[in-house]
Amino acid sequence: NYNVLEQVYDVTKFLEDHPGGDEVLLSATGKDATDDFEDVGHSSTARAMMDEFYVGDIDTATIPANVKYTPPKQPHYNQDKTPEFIIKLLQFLVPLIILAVAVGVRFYTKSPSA
Ligand code: HEM
Repeated sequence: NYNVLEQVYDVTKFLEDHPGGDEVLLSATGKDATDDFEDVGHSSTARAMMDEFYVGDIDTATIPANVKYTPPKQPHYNQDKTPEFIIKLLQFLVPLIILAVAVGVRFYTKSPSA
């Protein structure tokens, strides 16, 4: 029962010696790096080197299943959105009204002599 997905490798001591560089190694840690490793087309020499860093197998039966996350129900604080909407509208309209009144007052009180 050969399953690459279950082998664990510790590449800590290999980071500096890896011909592909340490960055790619680090980017492949803590996860299933099978595809990353295979995509490069590593040589059989590279495959043989892996033995050196082999730690052991993970018993996949002990990996907890992914629990589906259900967000907690949010209480509806403001179910009636109307007041909020009116306030927003007024915040926009009131300055305009003040401006319009000011312009109007200025217009109608303008002294004809000027
Ligand atoms: C224990 C695991 C690994 C070993 C022993 C290993 C070993 C090697 C070796 C010996 C080479 C030289 C080329 C060859 O012989 O194929 C190489 C190249 C390379 N490796 Fe790895 N590698 C490992 C894991 C990874 C992983 C996980 C990645 C990607 C995330 C990676 C990316 C690369 C790249 C990109 C090259 C190409 C370098 C080039 O052609 O310029 N390696 N590796």
